[in-house]
Amino acid sequence: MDKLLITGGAKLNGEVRISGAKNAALPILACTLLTEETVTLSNLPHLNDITTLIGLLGCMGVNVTLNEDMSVDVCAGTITEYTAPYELVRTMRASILVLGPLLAHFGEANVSLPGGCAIGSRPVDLHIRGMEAMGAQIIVEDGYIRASCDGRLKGARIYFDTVTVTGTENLLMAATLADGITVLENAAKEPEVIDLAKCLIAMGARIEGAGTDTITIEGVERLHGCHHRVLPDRIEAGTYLVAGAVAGGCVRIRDVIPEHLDAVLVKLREAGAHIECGPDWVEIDMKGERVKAVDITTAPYPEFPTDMQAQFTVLNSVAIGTGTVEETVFENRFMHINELERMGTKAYIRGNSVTIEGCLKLKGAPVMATDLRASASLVLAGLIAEGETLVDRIYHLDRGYECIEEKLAGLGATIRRISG
Ligand SMILES: CC(=O)N[C@H]1[C@@H](OP(=O)(O)OP(=O)(O)OC[C@H]2O[C@@H](n3ccc(=O)[nH]c3=O)[C@H](O)[C@@H]2O)O[C@H](CO)[C@@H](O)[C@@H]1O
Ligand SMILES: C=C(OP(=O)(O)O)C(=O)O
Repeated sequence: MDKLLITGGAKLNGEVRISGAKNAALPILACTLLTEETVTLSNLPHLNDITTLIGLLGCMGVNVTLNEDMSVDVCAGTITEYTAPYELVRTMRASILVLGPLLAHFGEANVSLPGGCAIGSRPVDLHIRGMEAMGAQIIVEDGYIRASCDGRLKGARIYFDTVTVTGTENLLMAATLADGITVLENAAKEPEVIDLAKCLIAMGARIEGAGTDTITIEGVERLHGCHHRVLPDRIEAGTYLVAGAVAGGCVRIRDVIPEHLDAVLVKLREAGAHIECGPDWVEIDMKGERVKAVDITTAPYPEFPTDMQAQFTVLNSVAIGTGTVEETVFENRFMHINELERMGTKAYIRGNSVTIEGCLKLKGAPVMATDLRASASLVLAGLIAEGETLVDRIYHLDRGYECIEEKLAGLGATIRRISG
């Protein structure tokens, strides 16, 4: 298993390009199952999760070709299987995103139940209930969701009792080919949902309200090919901004959409960062000052993202003062705290809150990554700790951060991958 060895203390300076968003690229790859025609996707990030989803499409008989300009052509006209097997789903929960498109287009889908993961139980009951409301017959047996429908799915009014990002995306995709109108209420408003809707509209779908909590979809008989460029990754962007805040120096991230970072920028400014934004860049400079602790409550977009919570616990670890982070989206997303404590973080966990008393310095240590953003937080801690930090199990990190060691080294960090 690969590890990252980081020698802390280097100031970070310079510019880093932000990759395409994993959490938009995954549903957009899945939506190519809705047409026999070729969909061309650009700005896909080079990440293990993307390779897994392309592998899953390949297993089903879908034709995927990498073009010279690094865009990818996906053509589901050659599909032969409607199954997402356990071996792939267990490595990536987002495989559940093929359920809606397979069912809507081919009337059949067998998708392994994703099960829980390090950050919580993460059920998919709302995906299943929504498909049933659209007329699907669904049984769960042998660990698989076996779904079918006679003819087309039927438009329906679906209210989500909890805001769910992939649930919204799955039902949005299913509704594009349903008979009649579907209304999704209390829908997720994340930019990744809007990006998926943009791609679907380019394929001929009729969608209104993406980005608000009510999305209306008028089903059409068929969708066609298109070209779509995946939007920038706001979580990767936020992670590099926190790196700049805690390591000092001046970091500019480019190829981003600054508005998507609003909630994160508010907290970075509160922490004392000087931030400037351009049309597609954001620059952070602490001007030699130490960060100040901030209080944070995670919630669905446009509130503060749960996927940035772990990174801010590192910021609070070395801040002036005491800050509390409340996690309201997932029930078990503090696995990184125990590892950070091994590096000197002073943390008190009470239920879904963690209060951290800032200290001047963390100390390098061997630490273990438990999930994607937990891993990112350990890398950030390693960048500012005294001495060496060895981050183990970085396969989590490779799911979501393209070329992280090259990008950080480009900013001046001392970091290298140890293969093994
Ligand atoms: C691939 C992708 O886009 N992943 C993101 C997506 O995950 P994902 O879409 O899996 O997360 P959800 O938005 O569905 O989860 C939000 C909450 O709803 C609950 N829930 C969800 C579905 C359901 O059927 N029943 C149910 O109870 C979950 O347990 C959780 O407590 O949104 C999360 C919340 O912003 C992010 O952390 C993930 O990075
Ligand atoms: C939790 C995440 O991803 P996933 O939903 O794919 O597990 C994440 O991107 O932080």
